[in-house]
Amino acid sequence: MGIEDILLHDETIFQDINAFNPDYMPENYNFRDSQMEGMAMSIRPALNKGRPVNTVILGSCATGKTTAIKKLFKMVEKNSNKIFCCYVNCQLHTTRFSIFSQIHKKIFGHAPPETGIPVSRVYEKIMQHLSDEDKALLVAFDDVDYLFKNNMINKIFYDILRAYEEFPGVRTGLFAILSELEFRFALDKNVNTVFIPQEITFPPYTRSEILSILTDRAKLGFYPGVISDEILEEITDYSIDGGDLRTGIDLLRICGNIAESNASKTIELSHLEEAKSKSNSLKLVETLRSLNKSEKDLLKVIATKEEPLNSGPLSKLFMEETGLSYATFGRTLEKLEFLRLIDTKFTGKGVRGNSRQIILRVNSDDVKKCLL
Ligand SMILES: Nc1ncnc2c1ncn2[C@@H]1O[C@H](COP(=O)(O)OP(=O)(O)OP(=O)(O)O)[C@@H](O)[C@H]1O
Repeated sequence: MGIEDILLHDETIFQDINAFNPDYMPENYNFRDSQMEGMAMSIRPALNKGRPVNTVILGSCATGKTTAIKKLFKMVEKNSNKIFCCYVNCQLHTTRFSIFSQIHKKIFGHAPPETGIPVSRVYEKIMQHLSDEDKALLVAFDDVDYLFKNNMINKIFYDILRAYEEFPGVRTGLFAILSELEFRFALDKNVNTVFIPQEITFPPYTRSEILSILTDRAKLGFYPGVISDEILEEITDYSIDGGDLRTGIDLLRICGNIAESNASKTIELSHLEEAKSKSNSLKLVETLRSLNKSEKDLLKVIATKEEPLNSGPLSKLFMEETGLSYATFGRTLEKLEFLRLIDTKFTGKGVRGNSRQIILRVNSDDVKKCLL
């Protein structure tokens, strides 16, 4: 296709391309009734002069936690004016000021001025308003582990949950959303006794649930006949083996774009193969971007060697290059393995047979392109 064709060609296989956006709110939201009921039970007391029940929402990536909260908050807002429900993405808002700004915006319809106002004034204004209007406040902290740094979380939870001490009668509660089990224990360590939550778990979706969700999404996003059952099954398997539901939804979009750029009215297996490698390199770039300096340094050393190294020589190279300790090397290696960037294989050699061979799991050229 020439540039004019691309711009003027109005035939498309997408019925609604937004259906594949990360923030798309699916009308049809199945398999989470019991979790939604549990969350509704936590909110209920606040609709009736009580406090919301503090709750931890736990489930691995793309199990529908954010969608559930957002849907529920919308329902509450539609049906009651007795409670403010504020959703905070902790990847974006990590300071007290920015978090209370979000709450201010929810309550008053606009954020407070960025400068000149101390956070204590914003806080007082919020709590006074709740007290005057006799309304409850529920704040959902998504990816709350981002507040673990500097013990920010304890301060913020305390501010919110102990507001009634300074503003008698104020009713507040928290939802803390976590996507890794190990964070559940860190949460207990980071937050003292002001926060004793009940817990709601979002288990991973089964294969048939993923297939059903992807089929629904494809029906919304593509015109009828664009994607076959066979390709949907393939995408489902790929989502389970190499990622999660989000990977599957991304693949639908990428496949669609590839089919369209090939002027094809249907998605073919060859488009799916191309989409898989595109999606892999996109994911790899994202993972590499999230690494810290020592993790990047170690991966660079691994990627620039022609043959896989054993852990002994590798640790020497790493320590020479970075000046860091052996303990840091061990921890960094573990993190790279956890991220599935490398495999480590015991060789049976070395001191007590502990030597391991370190094997890169991803394409070394991609790593070099991104890190060198
Ligand atoms: N039951 C469902 N029905 C339809 N779509 C769903 C369902 N569950 C999740 N999704 C879709 O999967 C994607 C990921 O969902 P969501 O962001 O809610 O997961 P999450 O558990 O909050 O993920 P993370 O922990 O990674 O933030 C979204 O595009 C969402 O629309």
